[in-house]
Amino acid sequence: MQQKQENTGLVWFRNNLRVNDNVSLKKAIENHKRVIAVFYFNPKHFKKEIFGFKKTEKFRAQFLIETVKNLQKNLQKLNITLLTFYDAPQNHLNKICKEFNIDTIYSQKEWTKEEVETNKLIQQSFSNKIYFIEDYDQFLYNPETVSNDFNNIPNVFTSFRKKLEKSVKVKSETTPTPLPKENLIENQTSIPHLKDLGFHNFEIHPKSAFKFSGGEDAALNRLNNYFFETKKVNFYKKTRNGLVGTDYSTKFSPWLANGSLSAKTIYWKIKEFEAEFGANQSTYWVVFELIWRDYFKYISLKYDNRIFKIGGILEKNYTWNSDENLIENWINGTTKDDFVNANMIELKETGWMSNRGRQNVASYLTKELLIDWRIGAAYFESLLIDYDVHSNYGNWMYVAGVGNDPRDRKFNTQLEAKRYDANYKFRKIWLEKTLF
Ligand SMILES: Cc1cc2nc3c(=O)[nH]c(=O)nc-3n(C[C@H](O)[C@H](O)[C@H](O)COP(=O)(O)OP(=O)(O)OC[C@H]3O[C@@H](n4cnc5c(N)ncnc54)[C@H](O)[C@@H]3O)c2cc1C
Repeated sequence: MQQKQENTGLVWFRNNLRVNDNVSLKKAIENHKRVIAVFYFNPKHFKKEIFGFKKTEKFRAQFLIETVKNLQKNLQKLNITLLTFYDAPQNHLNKICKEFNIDTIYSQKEWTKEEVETNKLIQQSFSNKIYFIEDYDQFLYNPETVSNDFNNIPNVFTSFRKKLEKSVKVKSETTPTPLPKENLIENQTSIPHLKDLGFHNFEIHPKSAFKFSGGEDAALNRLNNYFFETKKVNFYKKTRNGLVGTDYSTKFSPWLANGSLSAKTIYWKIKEFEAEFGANQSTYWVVFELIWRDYFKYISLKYDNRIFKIGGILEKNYTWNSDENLIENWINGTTKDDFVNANMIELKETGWMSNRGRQNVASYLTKELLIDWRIGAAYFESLLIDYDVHSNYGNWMYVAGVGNDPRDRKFNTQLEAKRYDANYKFRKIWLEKTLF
């Protein structure tokens, strides 16, 4: 076993808010006698952005607070203190490093624009030498085993998936070892309340399809429930296009998005389930969807900031409009299309929308109303409880015809409504006020 360093190691938690299968945490524990953890509620994440929406609305803010509380509790069990601040990391990390004699910071590797800018500012804020150990830890298939050159990532999903499935193995999970009790330090920081972040307290909508709490414990409960307690996973492929209730799909995305659940943990749970109860198309299809999630991360690695540009990765020069009335009607669920309206009201009331709903409302905005797709993406970014930069911008580009859809389809929302909501069950939930 290697000699542990005398200097304290710092784990800076970003979108990897879990203790299990967390490479940064594992490395810090292995390399240092003492470890401290820190999380920043960055004020910038709760401010309005260029299209006028707050970057994070109340649904994700509440979920994040719950997640960080749970992370603090789970770290405490490992005798690691989690300090939390309402501040930008670039204003503060250097103070912590001085105070606790830290020369190494461990974090998840992020590559999108804002995160890279933050990294630069952090590096500039240090006058002394600091080591940054960053690891990709948000993937099912780790980039180090997939490609040396992201330019070679195929632009068609099927080619990507087939190659991965044939040649790459999913790594095993890591588990952290507790440190001695003496590692704990006095913690005078506190986790902000919703009102500190600029929101009022609220109750989860009684008809929400996502009624779960934030945090790793809740994520693992859901995993266990969906697989072993109810065995709903056996029917996933048949139910995944559903619109009503908690169980038509896994609902793993909010935990995956902030990293309180790892894609590898889901994968290995599926393997465990298959070993006990047998594999079928549905158990495979959850992995298939997780590969989509990876795919959009690889596309963002390949194209970098182009995923945020109006022309998308295809650099298409379409004429988009930004008519405020049309946008307001879309947001408020007052368009001419009742299926779009029901989905948009669901999003506004709950922070959740099904995948089928997302595809339809995005297609309607971009291909029927011809509105600049980035406005839709920014609104989703604000409202979605499961917002993930790569999945959101990747899917929006795909639907808007500036991304990876080789067929550039337009959804016929009324046909979709007939197919997926023939008995109006879904529309009745969200359009009650206008139907009766
Ligand atoms: C316009 C648009 C915007 C989207 N924005 C986001 C977003 O911000 N965050 C997000 O996590 N997903 C996004 N998605 C993808 C998808 O809608 C959600 O991942 C899915 O609805 C989450 O529900 P679930 O966890 O029950 O998914 P399940 O159907 O149970 O799938 C299991 C997991 O596979 C992954 N997955 C499934 N479908 C997709 C997909 N199309 N793209 C990428 N990963 C997928 C997710 O991680 C999901 O949790 C978006 C889709 C569209 C069309």
